[in-house]
Amino acid sequence: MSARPRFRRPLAARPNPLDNEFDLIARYFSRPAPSGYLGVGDDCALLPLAGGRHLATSTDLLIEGRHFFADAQPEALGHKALAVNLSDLAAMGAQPLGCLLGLSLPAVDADWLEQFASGFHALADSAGCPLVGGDTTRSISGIVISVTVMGQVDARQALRRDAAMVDDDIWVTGALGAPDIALQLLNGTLPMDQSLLAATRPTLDRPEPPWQFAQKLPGLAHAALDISDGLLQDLGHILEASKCGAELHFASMPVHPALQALDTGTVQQAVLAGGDVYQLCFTAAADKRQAIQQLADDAGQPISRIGRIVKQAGLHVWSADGQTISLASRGYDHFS
Ligand SMILES: Nc1ncnc2c1ncn2[C@@H]1O[C@H](COP(=O)(O)OP(=O)(O)O)[C@@H](O)[C@H]1O
Ligand SMILES: Cc1ncc(C[n+]2csc(CCOP(=O)(O)OP(=O)(O)O)c2C)c(N)n1
Ligand SMILES: [Mg+2]
Repeated sequence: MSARPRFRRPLAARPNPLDNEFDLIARYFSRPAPSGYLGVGDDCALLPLAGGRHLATSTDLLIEGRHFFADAQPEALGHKALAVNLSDLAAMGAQPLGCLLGLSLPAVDADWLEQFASGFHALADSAGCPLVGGDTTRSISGIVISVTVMGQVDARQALRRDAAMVDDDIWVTGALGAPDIALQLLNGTLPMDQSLLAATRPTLDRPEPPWQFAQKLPGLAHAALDISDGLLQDLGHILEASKCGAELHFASMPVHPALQALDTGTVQQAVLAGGDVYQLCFTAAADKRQAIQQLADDAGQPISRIGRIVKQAGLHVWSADGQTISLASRGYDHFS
């Protein structure tokens, strides 16, 4: 007979059930930050330094079986481990300074390590984000990768989630939907189509966040975040933090060209709620439209204006024929 737990909180005194990842973080890990800091709740925390600058820092885990398949190509995985973190610096408009790598491996495989390190360092070199430390351990099973990035930003111009203003334009960089379709082909939710997989898989395996373009946005844009879980869920964080709503137009969305032959429902779900995108969603005043488009053209960075911030809370998505689009899910959540 198993022993009864010695301490059990009476039912009535238990807090509400934790429905999702964000409730968990809010309840246990979100504390008022010291004066001058930006704490839990944005893409990066901001820590004040002397001279008015701020250190921007963020950390993201990649877990085998959860964030990548066991047979993931190690060079691409090294790239992705840093890319998803550079994406958080980009989402604040911060300039990369350096990074730390925590790595837990079940065994030593020199070929794997060689390729992983080469993918990691290649991106670190091009982004000016050198690896300056970390930790290495043996795992019981599976690979765990934890990367922490540090950057700098002028805190008055940082692209915070709470900085969206009513009547701002809503923009996204790059194209949407392809990583989710690749994932669905690989996990069998969509029937295998090798040419569709070949066209979409690079976006899942080797995300290319717009870290260069993003550093030019402070001063022009207001709020930003990176799309990791899904556009609607992630934009929801801006709306909650900025206490406003949004109207989006599906016809203006940059649907990845490989998705053309798929049915409308599948495309809408992948574009609006598909994760692993690592592109930016940002808001900016309408009078900055031309300057932002010029900046993007100069940088060769595709951007699309997909909607508008409104006063009324809520997120409304219009289809091309004026119907409301509603979806089964708004994005990825580790615990719901
Ligand atoms: N265990 C934790 N302790 C403290 N803060 C956390 C923890 N997990 C997540 N956060 C913070 O909660 C916020 C939301 O997390 P997340 O959605 O993972 O952000 P992101 O998509 O930018 O990685 C971020 O500010 C992040 O730093
Ligand atoms: C094997 C595998 N299964 C599922 C996914 C899809 N997936 C896993 S986590 C995730 C959301 C993003 O990860 P998270 O840890 O929430 O990143 P963050 O929002 O913290 O940046 C997605 C879309 C994947 N990329 N690979
Ligand atoms: Mg995270």
